[in-house]
Amino acid sequence: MLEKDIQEVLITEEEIRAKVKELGATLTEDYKDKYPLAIGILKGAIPFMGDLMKEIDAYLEIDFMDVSSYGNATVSSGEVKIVKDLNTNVEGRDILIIEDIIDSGKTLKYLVDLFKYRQANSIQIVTLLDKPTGRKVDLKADYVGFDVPDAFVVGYGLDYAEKYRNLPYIGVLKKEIYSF
Ligand SMILES: O=P(O)(O)OC[C@H]1O[C@H](OP(=O)(O)OP(=O)(O)O)[C@H](O)[C@@H]1O
Ligand code: HPA
Ligand SMILES: [Mg+2]
Repeated sequence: MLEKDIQEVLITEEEIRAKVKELGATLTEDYKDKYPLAIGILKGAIPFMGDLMKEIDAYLEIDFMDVSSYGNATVSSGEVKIVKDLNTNVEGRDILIIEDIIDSGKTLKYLVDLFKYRQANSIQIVTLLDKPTGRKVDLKADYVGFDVPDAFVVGYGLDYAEKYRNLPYIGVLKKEIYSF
């Protein structure tokens, strides 16, 4: 049903599964002597975080922050709004931010600055997708699953107007769905 709105599958379910295992193994090694706080950025990071955390064999805590800057648009409003803050004090903690995509970089720049201000000990970013052509601010992830081209992508947590998050793969939406 949802498939009829997809122009092209960019990353299959199997490719995502393999990449999540690979990232999990790397993070297991890198965090084996730490007790990180993994912070999922709602809502897009939900499927990735759910799968990735099971692949990290280290002590960790999880928390969530809900920020939003896209609303129903395909370009960032540039204004990052905190919808839900953390329940955990980040002071002195080693933080691993888990994201679905970095596009303009504004969401993560805002969060990195916020966690620095709150005196986190270290801040690292793992993102499933990176769209380097979208970048408006200087921001780099420490761990990246896949680079994606300059197109609006949906699925595996990523939405357009709150839909398509439940697609099990990453696809490019047909232009006629969002340009009217
Ligand atoms: O690099 P940027 O241009 O800031 O874009 C990336 C952010 O945009 C999306 O979130 P959105 O604000 O759409 O909220 P959502 O996760 O609830 O969809 C996505 O999940 C990232 O958090
Ligand atoms: O390409 C995208 N798709 C969905 N959400 C997004 N948020 C930033 N970029 C994107
Ligand atoms: Mg969104």
